[in-house]
Amino acid sequence: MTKQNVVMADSKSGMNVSITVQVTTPYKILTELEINGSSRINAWLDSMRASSPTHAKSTTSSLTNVISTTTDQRHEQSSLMVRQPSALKMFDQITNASKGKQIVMFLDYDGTLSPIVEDPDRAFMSDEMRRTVRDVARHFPTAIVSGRCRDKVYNFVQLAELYYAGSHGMDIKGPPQSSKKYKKGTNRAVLFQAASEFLPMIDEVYKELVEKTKSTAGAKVENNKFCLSVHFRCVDEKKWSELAQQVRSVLKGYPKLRLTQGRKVLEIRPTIKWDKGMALEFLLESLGFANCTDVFPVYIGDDRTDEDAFKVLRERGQGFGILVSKIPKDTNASYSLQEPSEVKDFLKRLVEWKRLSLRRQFKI
Ligand SMILES: O=P(O)(O)OC[C@H]1O[C@H](O[C@H]2O[C@H](CO)[C@@H](O)[C@H](O)[C@H]2O)[C@H](O)[C@@H](O)[C@@H]1O
Repeated sequence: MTKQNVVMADSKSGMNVSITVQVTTPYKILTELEINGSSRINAWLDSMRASSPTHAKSTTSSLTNVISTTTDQRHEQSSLMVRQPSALKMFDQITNASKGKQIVMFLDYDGTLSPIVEDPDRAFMSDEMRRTVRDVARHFPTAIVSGRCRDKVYNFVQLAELYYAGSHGMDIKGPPQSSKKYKKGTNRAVLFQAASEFLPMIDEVYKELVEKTKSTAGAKVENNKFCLSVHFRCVDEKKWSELAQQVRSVLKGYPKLRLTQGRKVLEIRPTIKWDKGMALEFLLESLGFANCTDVFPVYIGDDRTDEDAFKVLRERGQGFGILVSKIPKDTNASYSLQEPSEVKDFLKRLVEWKRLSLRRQFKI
């Protein structure tokens, strides 16, 4: 159990109240799975199941029974968690807190700007969402922070004016004229790759994983340049154990790689100390906001890897994180939105609010 402060709107007065709640931590302890050492395959399975919270209890084997019980308990625990207040309902409080500060917008891609779909290659964002993100970027420096390969996420978003941090932040590039509009200080174009020396290893492991998992129907290995994804969304649950064994057997030979988990995906990446949170800090610094008190970063994301960024914001005491989720989770985000359509609504309101305040400021 951990203690966590949450801000909630009091239903009667509409005022914010801050309360401390105890939350369970399955979400956190499962963020990183050991490949070598003492980890057991059922811990992997347990974690894989935790990323599919709606499945029914199975009775096929004692191992499965253990896993099901754990998952059911998690459900009960989840329902005891307090949901983060809706960022839409708390919109006025959020914008009031940002007054006099530069909002910098960080957006995760899958599950945040685009809905989760079975085929990762078809996770398109809507034209309306694209227009909305474009409007956001007209008013605030905006970055896409994704587990995907940077080029791939760029192809989905197709907005040249944004910053892109691909491969969980290990591959960062700014827009061609990044500096002119917002950047304080230097005029250098932003480009940073945190794990270049791992490229040959990642390519090698990609090939091995493709070969090893080809016998498991529905498994898909995605090369995200500095990291890899092994998708199990389309794998029969009875085959998850087999897939976990296959992945584990490949990774055993690569102690410099680690495994984390996202939404029905095992993610393999270098053991370097770099994540979406560090990418956020890097981008703030590149934009000239390193030691500023007048910056208000907002990070919107749906996945475990986004927690690193939420945590950074909490520790900086600047801005806040918004978790995209329909169910309560143990999170470092301060607010929530239920799904990408709510993300779009929130971003639209932000643009409207900014336009209105500019009109007021310049009396137009
Ligand atoms: O950091 P993100 O932008 O959220 O990327 C995380 C992973 O997203 C993608 O996988 C997820 O979305 C797929 C399409 O909706 C879905 O099929 C899959 O089950 C999800 O895990 C992407 O394909 C991965 O490479 C990213 O690591």
